[in-house]
Amino acid sequence: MAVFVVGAAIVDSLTNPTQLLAAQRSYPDALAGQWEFPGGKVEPGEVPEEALHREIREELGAALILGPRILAPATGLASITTSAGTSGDWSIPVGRMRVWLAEISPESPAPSARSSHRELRWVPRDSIAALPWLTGDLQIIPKLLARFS
Ligand SMILES: Nc1nc2c([nH]c(=O)n2[C@H]2C[C@H](O)[C@@H](COP(=O)(O)OP(=O)(O)OP(=O)(O)O)O2)c(=O)[nH]1
Repeated sequence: MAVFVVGAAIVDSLTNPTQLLAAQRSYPDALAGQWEFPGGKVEPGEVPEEALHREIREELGAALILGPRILAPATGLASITTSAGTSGDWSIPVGRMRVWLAEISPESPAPSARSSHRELRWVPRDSIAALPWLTGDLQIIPKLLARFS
């Protein structure tokens, strides 16, 4: 079944981003060691933004301020066939993913890796593309880098 995933591209500053908080997955074996935007699956009945806040609280122990979404480009076909409300979502192997630019809330504890991640790493702009990202995330990196100063 296609799943709906939400992810946070957490930067050091929404107004002047210079670094991204990348997360290295710890499971399952097929994905372990690859890097991703922290987040996870939207549960039934959940608003996507609430799902993202929940996932970041659970996975990183942190609170976010959400910025603008990083939008997938519209294709001619998608604009005809995609049902309402999915515009801008990225197609990933397991379904679709909605991605927001975000920063850590000033009142939040510092994010830390828990069971979902082997490592969290603040990565400067020019080193982001070199990480071994999940396949579905590779298409998102150029759009993300365009947001950096
Ligand atoms: N979190 C996250 N998942 C991604 C990204 N890119 C991508 O293809 N995925 C895929 C990997 C997984 O198959 C799926 C998300 O599953 P997940 O394991 O992170 O979600 P979850 O925390 O809700 O799941 P669970 O471990 O509680 O079962 O989406 C990404 O950047 N971040």
